[in-house]
Amino acid sequence: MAEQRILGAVLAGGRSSRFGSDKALAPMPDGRTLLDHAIAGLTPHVAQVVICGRNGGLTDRPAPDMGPLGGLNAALHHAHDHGFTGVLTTGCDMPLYPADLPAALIGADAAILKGQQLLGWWPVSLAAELDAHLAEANNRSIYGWLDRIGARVVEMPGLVLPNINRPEDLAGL
Ligand SMILES: Nc1nc2c(ncn2[C@@H]2O[C@H](COP(=O)(O)OP(=O)(O)OP(=O)(O)O)[C@@H](O)[C@H]2O)c(=O)[nH]1
Repeated sequence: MAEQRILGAVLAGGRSSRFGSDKALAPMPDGRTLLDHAIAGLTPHVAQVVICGRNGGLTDRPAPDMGPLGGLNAALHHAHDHGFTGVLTTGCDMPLYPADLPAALIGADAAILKGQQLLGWWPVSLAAELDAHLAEANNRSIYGWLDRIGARVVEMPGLVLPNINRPEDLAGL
């Protein structure tokens, strides 16, 4: 496989309706925000990190408020236009990023971590396919996209990752 030039993307839009306020900016026990933690998790593995779906970051494609796939599509097009071979993604509500995950995910085709569909690897060649997918009606679900492209599912037995949806999820960290 050719050497990869990897873009990291934190999917950080959405409504945070269960959290009750913008969860990306919620502080962790160490005082840094969830968004800071997500960025720090990706940084060692990528040449650049972009934030998708919030002010100052990439604007979702083809439009805002289409869910995480709109953010992934923005990242894939940024990667395509700037000479990256693929995108590693995480969510802003994912404060831990397993250090050995990129080696398990990155390959010729798309892959996700079992149970954490936003922890994924997406070759840049998928940009046109995701455009087509999102142009069809009712195609916002990540599961439909994973089915469409036949994404590989990586298992890491014993790994338990926190996913912050509600304020009380922070208390368990
Ligand atoms: N770029 C982008 N990211 C999104 C969008 N919707 C959700 N996300 C991100 O995807 C991850 C999972 O989001 P969810 O928790 O399912 O949705 P949410 O809207 O953030 O929260 P709820 O309103 O509580 O469902 C989080 O990191 C969100 O920031 C979107 O429209 N665009």
